[in-house]
Amino acid sequence: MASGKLIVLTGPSGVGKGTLVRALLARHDHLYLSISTTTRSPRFGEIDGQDYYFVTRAEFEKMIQQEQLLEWAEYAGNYYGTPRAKVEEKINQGSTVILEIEVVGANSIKQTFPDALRIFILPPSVEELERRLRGRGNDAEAAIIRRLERAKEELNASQDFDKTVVNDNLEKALQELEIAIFSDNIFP
Ligand SMILES: Nc1nc2c(ncn2[C@@H]2O[C@H](COP(=O)(O)OP(=O)(O)O)[C@@H](O)[C@H]2O)c(=O)[nH]1
Ligand SMILES: Nc1ncnc2c1ncn2[C@@H]1O[C@H](COP(=O)(O)OP(=O)(O)O)[C@@H](O)[C@H]1O
Repeated sequence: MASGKLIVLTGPSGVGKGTLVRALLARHDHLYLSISTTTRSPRFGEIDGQDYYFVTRAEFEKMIQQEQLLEWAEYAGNYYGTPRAKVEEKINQGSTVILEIEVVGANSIKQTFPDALRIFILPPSVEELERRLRGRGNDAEAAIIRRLERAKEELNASQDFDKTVVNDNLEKALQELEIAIFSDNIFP
């Protein structure tokens, strides 16, 4: 069987990556979303093994040492990483695998998976990004400020990616993503 594709979606926190990914998965049930490992505490309603694998810093550092992570990064005081085995298994089975990860990790995928399609999601403006982060109501003020500071650096990296998509109108952004992901396939 032909090997599958790896799609990396990145962009600043609050830009709408999670919203876009959920919509893509709802429309295309053969897409596989990788579940990341993190040392962040679960938010209200988040489920271990479904939203993330929640681990301690010691457990995460052991995973790094044992090369169990395809990529990893530190973000706003916590570790986040992509478990390698499941992604490789799905790619070998011919699946299209999606990673929804921050910018440093997304950049490092270029070395480990040169064929990956790396897409950067941009906000219509920094002001709108801040409105979305605050409107989501998930994070404490200090966490929002850390995310916004990081966002300003991340936005400068957007030109290093294969494609950029502005998430202004959600439906339009979704269509652009679908074209990028499925352009060399029969549209499923
Ligand atoms: N490098 C890397 N980043 C990740 C991974 N999983 C999630 N992230 C990113 O870590 C950042 C923080 O995630 P999270 O705390 O869930 O906040 P949210 O994405 O803003 O809701 C986001 O930019 C995620 O895309 C991963 O496995 N690797
Ligand atoms: N195109 C859009 N227009 C307006 N609000 C949006 C749009 N896309 C996402 N949002 C909202 O922005 C907030 C952040 O989205 P989320 O998917 O959690 O971002 P991320 O996963 O990148 O951190 C959420 O409240 C979401 O409903």
